[in-house]
Amino acid sequence: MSGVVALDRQRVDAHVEPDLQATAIAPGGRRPSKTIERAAISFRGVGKVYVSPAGDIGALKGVDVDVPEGRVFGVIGRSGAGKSSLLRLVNRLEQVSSGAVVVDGEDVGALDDEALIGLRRRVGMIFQHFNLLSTKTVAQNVALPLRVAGLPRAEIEARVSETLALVGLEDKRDAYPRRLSGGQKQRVGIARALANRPKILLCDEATSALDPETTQSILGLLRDINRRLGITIMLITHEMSVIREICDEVLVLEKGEVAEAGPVWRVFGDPRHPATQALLRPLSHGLPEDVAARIVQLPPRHGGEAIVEIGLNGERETDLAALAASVGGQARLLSADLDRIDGHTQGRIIAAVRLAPGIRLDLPRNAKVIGYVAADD
Ligand SMILES: Nc1ncnc2c1ncn2[C@@H]1O[C@H](COP(=O)(O)OP(=O)(O)OP(=O)(O)O)[C@@H](O)[C@H]1O
Repeated sequence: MSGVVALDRQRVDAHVEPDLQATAIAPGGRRPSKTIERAAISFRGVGKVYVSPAGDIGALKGVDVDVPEGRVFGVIGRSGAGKSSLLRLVNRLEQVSSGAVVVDGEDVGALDDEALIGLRRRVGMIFQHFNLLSTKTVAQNVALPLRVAGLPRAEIEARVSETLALVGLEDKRDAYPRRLSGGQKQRVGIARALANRPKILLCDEATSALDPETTQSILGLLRDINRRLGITIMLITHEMSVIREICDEVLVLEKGEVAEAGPVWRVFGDPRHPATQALLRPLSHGLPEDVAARIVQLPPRHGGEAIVEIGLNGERETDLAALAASVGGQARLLSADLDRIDGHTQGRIIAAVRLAPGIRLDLPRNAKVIGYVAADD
């Protein structure tokens, strides 16, 4: 295992710019956001129209976005938003209808057949349903792209062993896919995608068919591969939790267009587009049930509490003492729904603030009253 890591790190270092090397891997895992970045993939004014007997379908419209080298870049959106279409343009499983997709400086649409084969070796892909050959063993599945590439037998053998060690499946090399769990099948898929030592890994809903625990382990493996080998990962998902778990950057697609894009901590902390807000809603715990059952919109006549929501969007730290002072010190914390992403805290805190005659709430900018609860009736 250490062999493949050392080997591939050398290869990676060869194409990483010197000033990136010092900052490429942050101790906490995610990349620091202030580095000079090169785009591994650029979508430039990309449009995709499917021509079908029922009429033309505009799947992507004017998509302009860069996938920075060495990052984990997530694409999220509702069903039919155009995620798969966008991903499949990168290795030309689909052709652009307008605009251009540039991978590592090359216009993918302009490649001849030979150059396209070369591109596909540099861009690995894994799939929701693994796409393994059931009549081949694990080792034979992983060896397949290497045999197609015409590598010598000894080299194939070495690379199969290396990649199986990397994904933790050395002991399954002679097993057939039907004997493997979903998570193990996806590990084989990852090993096969890495066998050609790609610079980019595309992940098409890689964890959608897996249970939550296996999803965690596959996401952990992908993050590890990104960190240790420096491979750029572009993944599509319809689950914000996947984005939160491993992505550095996120693109939200809505009806084929860019709704918003940026570092995960910023988009999660301050979602501006209704599509992003809707996708994030399941992650928010909402009001505690006992409060939700009693909340009203007008201040109760006989005293009670204001329910205050304090939003943390990662841009500044919240001074708890100042917050308490701004509400007259009579605050109780009710719930918190916070995440620490990329060194930024985002989410919200719900507090109950005692209403007292003559005391005016002087809330900070990131706090608002969302309702009131009467004193015990
Ligand atoms: N081969 C095709 N022929 C015709 N229409 C297609 C084809 N592939 C995708 N589409 C249409 O393009 C639009 C975008 O589809 P796409 O699969 O890219 O979206 P998606 O966000 O990946 O959706 P999902 O999450 O459901 O997989 C949809 O309206 C879809 O029906």
